[in-house]
Amino acid sequence: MAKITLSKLRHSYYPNPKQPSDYALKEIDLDWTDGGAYALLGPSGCGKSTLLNIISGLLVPSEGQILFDGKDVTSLPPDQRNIAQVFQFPVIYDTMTVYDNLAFPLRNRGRDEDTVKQRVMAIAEMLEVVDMLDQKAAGLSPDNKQKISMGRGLVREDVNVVMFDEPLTVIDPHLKWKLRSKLKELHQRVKATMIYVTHDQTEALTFAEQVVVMQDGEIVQIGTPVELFERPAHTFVGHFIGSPGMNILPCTLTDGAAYFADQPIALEGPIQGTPTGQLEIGIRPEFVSLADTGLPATVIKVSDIGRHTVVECEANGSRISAIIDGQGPAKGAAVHLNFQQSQTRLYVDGWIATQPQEAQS
Ligand SMILES: Nc1ncnc2c1ncn2[C@@H]1O[C@H](COP(=O)(O)OP(=O)(O)OP(=O)(O)O)[C@@H](O)[C@H]1O
Repeated sequence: MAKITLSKLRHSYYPNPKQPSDYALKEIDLDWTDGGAYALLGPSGCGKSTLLNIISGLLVPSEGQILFDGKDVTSLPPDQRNIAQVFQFPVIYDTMTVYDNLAFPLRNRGRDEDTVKQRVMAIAEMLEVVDMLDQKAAGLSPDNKQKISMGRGLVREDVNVVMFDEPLTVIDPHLKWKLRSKLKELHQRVKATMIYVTHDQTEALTFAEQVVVMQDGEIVQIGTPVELFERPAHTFVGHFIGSPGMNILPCTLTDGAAYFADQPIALEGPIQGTPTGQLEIGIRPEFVSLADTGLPATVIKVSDIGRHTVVECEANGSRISAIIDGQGPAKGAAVHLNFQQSQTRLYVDGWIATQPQEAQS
C-alpha cells in the first residue's frame, strides 16, 4: 500500500485553457496516507471521475504530479501503477466459478496455488461468500456479483490503492447498508489505502475516515464525517451534508454584530478579519429550537422523520428548518426560533469566517 500525493494538479479537457471554468480540476494538492479510508464526495460533474482517472493513469493531467510513496507516476500507464479498481457494474467472468474469479488477479501475477488459496479463502470469509466458491458466477444475484467484484479488488496484498467508483449503484437499496458496513469492516481488516468515490453522503460518511468534498473542480473541505457536520468550511458542504442541510441565511453586520431580519443573531465566536462580500449565517436544523421568544417565523411544513420532527419555517423571505423532538406545531402556526450560539457560524462569500469561542487566545 502507498501514500498518494497529488501535487498542484490541474486538468482541462480543452487544448488551450484560459480561464478557471476551462478546468475540470482547478488546483488539487492532497496527501492520502498509507492505509487510510477516504471518500471523494461531490455532485455530478464536480470532477470525481477526472481525478480518479488521473490517479489510475487513464488520463494524464494537464499540469501537476501524482506520487506514490514519493515516486512520480504521472506518466506511467495504468498497468504499471499497481492499482485495483471496483467499478459501478460488476467486472467478473460469468463462465468461471466464484473461486476462480477471486483467484484471477493473483494467478495473473504468477502467485503459487498455496498463496492463491490462502488469500481467496481469507477474502471469501470476510465477504461471507465461502458457500458460493464452487458456483459459476453467471448464476449469482447482482449484489453477490458486485461482492465478488469487490473481492477481486481486495484479494491482492501488494496493490498501492484500491479505488471504488460508485460501487453500490447496482445494489438493491435494502442491501446497500449491509455492503456499506461490510466494506468498512473490510478496510479495518485488510488495512489497504482505499478511495471511495460517490455522490451519496451516506455512503461517504459511513465508509471514510476522511471525506474529500469537491465542487466545480475544487476541493472545498477535507475532514472527518464529524468535522464536516459540525464545522462546514463552506456553505456548499453545509448544504450538501446533512438532511435537511444547513440553514443559510443572508445577514448584515453592524459594529461586529450579525443581524437577520433586523434581529441580532449571536455568533459562535469572533469574526476573522474584516469581512467584505456576501454575508450569510449558517446554522444546522439540529441546533434550531422553537421557543417563546426569538426570531418570529411561520410554520410552512411539518414532517415526521421517525424519532424527530422537521419543522420548516419561513422568516423574512428565507426558509429555516428545525429538527425537534416530539410533535411539531401545526402548519401556519406563528412561532419563535432560537439558534444555539455555539453552532451559529458566519460565512463570507461562502467560506467560514467565525472561530469557535475556545479557539481564542
Ligand atoms: N471527455 C471529456 N471531455 C470534455 N469534458 C469532459 C470530459 N469528461 C468530463 N468532462 C467535464 O469535466 C467536468 C468534470 O466531469 P467528471 O466526469 O470528472 O465529474 P464527476 O464528478 O465524476 O461526475 P459524474 O458523477 O457525473 O461522473 C464536467 O464539467 C464534465 O462535463
